[in-house]
Amino acid sequence: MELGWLLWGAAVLLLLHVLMELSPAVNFALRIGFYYLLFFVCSAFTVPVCLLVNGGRTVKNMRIIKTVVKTFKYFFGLRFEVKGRENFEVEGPAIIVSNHQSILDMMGLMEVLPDDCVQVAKKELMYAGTVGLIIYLGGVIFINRKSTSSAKMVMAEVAKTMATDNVKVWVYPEGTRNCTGDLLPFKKGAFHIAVQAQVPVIPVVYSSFTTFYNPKKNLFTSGKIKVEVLPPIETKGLTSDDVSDLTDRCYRTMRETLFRLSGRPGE
Ligand SMILES: CCCCCCCCCCCCCCCC(=O)SCCNC(=O)CCNC(=O)[C@H](O)C(C)(C)COP(=O)(O)OP(=O)(O)OC[C@H]1O[C@@H](n2cnc3c(N)ncnc32)[C@H](O)[C@@H]1OP(=O)(O)O
Ligand SMILES: CCCCCCCC/C=C\CCCCCCCC(=O)OC[C@@H](O)COP(=O)(O)O
Repeated sequence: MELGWLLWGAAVLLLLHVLMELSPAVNFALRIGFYYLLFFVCSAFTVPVCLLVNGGRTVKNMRIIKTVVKTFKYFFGLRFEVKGRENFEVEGPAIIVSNHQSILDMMGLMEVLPDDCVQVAKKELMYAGTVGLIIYLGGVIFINRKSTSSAKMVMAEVAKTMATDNVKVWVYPEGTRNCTGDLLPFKKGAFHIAVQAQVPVIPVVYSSFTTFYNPKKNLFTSGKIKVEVLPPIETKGLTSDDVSDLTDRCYRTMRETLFRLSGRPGE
């Protein structure tokens, strides 16, 4: 009986392997499906650990979440080469801004995430089952992107509390995923918070995924991602009138870095 099951298992694995070799679409779907499954299952196991260790919703849970997610890269043959970690060592809070290419960014995020740092996320993620629950427990700040006024109110609250709570805040200023190898124009929320709280902005840039990941072409292979944490940009003395300039400055620096890290000639 056991031998029968074993043979069936081997046959299914062989079939999947052949299908993956033959069809890029199957290969892509299975790899991405496995990625989702990892998040879903690992979240279910991590929720009770966070509750037992830290008792509820707190940024301290991010240390536990980070430890788990940092192992995922080995399943997909991804390598991260990180430069400039020392730039996170500013005294007190800061706003961290980075480019956002795909859901694979969650691995890159956890690879460099400093302690006591929460992320801003779209509120829809709160309802993603066990993943939503673990994100909630990690202290993530949820915003409604469809309502500028409510998102602005949440962001203003963040600007007020980040100094008292001494937390860093990680924002994806493109506001959505973008896997084109370039940057979308930046939204201004992150830069408003930085100016309101008078804290530095630390840009983080991940090289383009396009050589190993492209959902439109069913491409998802192993690969290396270069990450650079850039020097903090001070905002002391800036006012709301300077937010546009600050946004442009960050955008230009990050775009140049993205092209350099991705081996793409600048424009
Ligand atoms: C064990 C297993 C674990 C598994 C689990 C692991 C994962 C654990 C980590 C989870 C991590 C999740 C990561 C998710 C990642 C996303 O969900 S990305 C999507 C959500 N994030 C964002 O959207 C952030 C970026 N967006 C912004 O900052 C946007 O500015 C806002 C606040 C949403 C507003 O949106 P908007 O209205 O479309 O944007 P915008 O054109 O910037 O603003 C309109 C006007 O309001 C002004 N304005 C904007 N913000 C402000 C403000 N705060 N104050 C005053 N004025 C403002 C602007 O200046 C602008 O006015 P003008 O200058 O044009 O006159
Ligand atoms: C009972 C409900 C069950 C729902 C099950 C859903 C299972 C979800 C399982 C795994 C999700 C893994 C991904 C983890 C977090 C991904 C964060 C992310 O990258 O969000 C995208 C967001 O930045 C921008 O969104 P858009 O590009 O604007 O769109």
